[in-house]
Amino acid sequence: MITVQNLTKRYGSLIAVDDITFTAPAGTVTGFLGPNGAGKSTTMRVAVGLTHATSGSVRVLGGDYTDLPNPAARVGVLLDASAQHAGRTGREVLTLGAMTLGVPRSRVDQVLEQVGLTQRESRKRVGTYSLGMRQRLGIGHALLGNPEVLILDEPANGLDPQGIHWMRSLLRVFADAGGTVLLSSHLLHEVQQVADRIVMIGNGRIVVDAAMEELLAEGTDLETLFLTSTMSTSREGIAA
Ligand SMILES: Nc1ncnc2c1ncn2[C@@H]1O[C@H](COP(=O)(O)OP(=O)(O)OP(=O)(O)O)[C@@H](O)[C@H]1O
Repeated sequence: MITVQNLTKRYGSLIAVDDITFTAPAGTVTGFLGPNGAGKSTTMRVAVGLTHATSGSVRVLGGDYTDLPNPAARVGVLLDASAQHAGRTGREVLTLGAMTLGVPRSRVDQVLEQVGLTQRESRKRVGTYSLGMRQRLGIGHALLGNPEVLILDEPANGLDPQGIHWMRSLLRVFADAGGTVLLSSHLLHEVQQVADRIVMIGNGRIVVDAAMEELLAEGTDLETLFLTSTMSTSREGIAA
């Protein structure tokens, strides 16, 4: 479970996240949506201790991420797939990850298979990978420690249709086994297929927090809801 409580993050005079409160419960996929610059990545970065909150808190599995023993083994994180070391092979990235986490090296081959990277691909340098391959590697890295929570920022970017289908199944199985997934994405159709809950933010504030079933029962699709709920806060809305 992830609990975001009255979280505010300021960068100088800019309020990136403005007093947001929501929960991503265990056993569910929570879709975290919002226009560019709405504050999604900032919230995720605070959740994993990469950015300090100005006020409020994010609790992961009942505490601060940084206070969890071996946090990377309990919380799988993918914030920026393009940030991986270009000079290392995919296999090296995963092997180093396994060593850091203290999990057996045999996890590397299991994870490669799970994310659909071949042995041959795993021996190529990450600098030669397509964005989709980097996303697969990043998701693999997040899964290495058999975590209870996944925090994924735009993991479907660059994935081909099979990749998106694969990721959807992976997240469904993960959540159905009791895992917590916080997933940001601009691929609304995909989020609609996989998310159990939707938290939408605009200009750092929550504009929607509801079960997907509830939203769909109102007869609207996620794209329409997104456009109507965030129009006044999105760049296009502001320009209009
Ligand atoms: N390190 C930083 N310093 C200053 N401003 C920042 C910093 N990081 C983010 N911001 C600003 O905070 C706001 C929220 O950014 P954030 O990256 O959280 O948005 P986002 O919802 O993830 O957007 P996107 O969908 O484009 O990834 C933006 O106005 C952004 O410019």
